[in-house]
Amino acid sequence: MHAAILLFPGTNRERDMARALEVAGAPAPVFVWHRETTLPAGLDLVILPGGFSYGDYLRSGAMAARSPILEAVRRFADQGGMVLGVCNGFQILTEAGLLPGALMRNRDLRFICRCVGLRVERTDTPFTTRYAAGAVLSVPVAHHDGNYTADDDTLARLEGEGRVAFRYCDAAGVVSDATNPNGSRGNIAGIVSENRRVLGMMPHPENLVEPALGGIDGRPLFESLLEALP
Ligand SMILES: NC(=O)CC[C@H](N)C(=O)O
Repeated sequence: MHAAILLFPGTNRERDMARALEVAGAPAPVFVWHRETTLPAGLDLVILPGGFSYGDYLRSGAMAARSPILEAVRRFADQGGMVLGVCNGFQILTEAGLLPGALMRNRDLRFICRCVGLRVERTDTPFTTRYAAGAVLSVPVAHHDGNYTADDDTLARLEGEGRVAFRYCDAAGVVSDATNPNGSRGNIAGIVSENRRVLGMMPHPENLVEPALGGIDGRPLFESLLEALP
């Protein structure tokens, strides 16, 4: 697997991502600065990590989405390349139009930093094959703009096409308003693109890949990637 991790001014989870790939047994990724206009040849995965690109000015991810490297990422995705965006990475992907919808301010207008319940909705994406269908995970979130929204048609399409990869739930896997940390429509925590090769999610699987971090619920995501991209 040849992965690149993109860097924007204010990105802060790039090392966590690199460590998660290492723990899963993947080769070391390359880091690519946002002002580059091309991606290295032979890549099969581009990762947009979390952080506070451009200090979240304007809207989270809005300025990063206009970086030169995003044009290259768009071409890469158009050709079937795999892209993973976590937290600020998810925000950048929606702002760039690579995934539908938008991440708005959390319902309670507060920054949330804690573990949340997460239900695996789909195992038929290259990011989730190593999870059991319906598995309930506990994964950290750290965001103030994680409130996923989309218009009714888009939402119906995402649901109808089975593109909701993860939903917020409680420890028993129950999905309800009470188990929704940020107000996301349909408790949506992560979605995939039409071809299922672009995943955006707000929780941080890269921060839960070894027992010293408090658990390993995030590890299967990276193992799934390694299986898809041997
Ligand atoms: N951890 C992150 O990537 C944070 C994302 C974004 N800056 C927010 O607070 O919503």
